[in-house]
Amino acid sequence: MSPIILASASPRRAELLQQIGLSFSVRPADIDETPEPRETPEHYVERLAREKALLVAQSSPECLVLGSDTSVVLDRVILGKPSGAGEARATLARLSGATHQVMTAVALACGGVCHSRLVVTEVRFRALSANEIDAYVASGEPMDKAGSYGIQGLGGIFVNELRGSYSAVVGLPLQETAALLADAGYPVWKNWPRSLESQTS
Ligand SMILES: Cc1cn([C@H]2C[C@H](O)[C@@H](COP(=O)(O)OP(=O)(O)OP(=O)(O)O)O2)c(=O)[nH]c1=O
Repeated sequence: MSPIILASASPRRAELLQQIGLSFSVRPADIDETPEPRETPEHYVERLAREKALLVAQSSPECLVLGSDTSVVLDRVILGKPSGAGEARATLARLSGATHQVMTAVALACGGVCHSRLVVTEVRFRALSANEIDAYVASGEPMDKAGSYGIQGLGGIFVNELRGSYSAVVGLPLQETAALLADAGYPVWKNWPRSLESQTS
């Protein structure tokens, strides 16, 4: 079985992969994340996921390499990770009371071959007060997250409604990731532990 590498510095992605019982090592991919001129958010997110996976796969052609990218998109505008507290505050004010998309792509590369999936999830925020935006920014949680929030953390109290994939919002769509691995001959369930009861029955 080919070793699996997660080409990501995101602790959320590593936790999500552990959740589905996968053994893997971590090797973040440092790529240029500048959008191309007139690039759509969908194309941008999928391109970045593929570039991350392919970059790491180049130096480990015997491995299956997973790359991913998440962007928050409001009115077709990409709201990435904030550069500082001011941008985080401004982003949260824009998301307040509105519905945005979280676009996450996952890519699986082996040598120079790469397959990818894009998942778009609709998330609606209730109206946020200036005081709670200030308190949230002061907590530090927005700083390393697309759209300046984490649904899995304190930011969970802002979300009114979600239509799509919760795991994709956190950073890695689990169903699509498992499907890519299964297509590559690595069904994750084959490595799941068996409970003691099932071994005696
Ligand atoms: C919307 C949202 C994003 N995020 C995080 C997931 C990603 O880590 C981050 C999006 O930034 P990315 O650029 O996709 O990922 P990253 O820089 O953290 O890691 P790498 O490029 O090495 O894979 O935002 C959450 O944790 N919760 C959320 O609710």
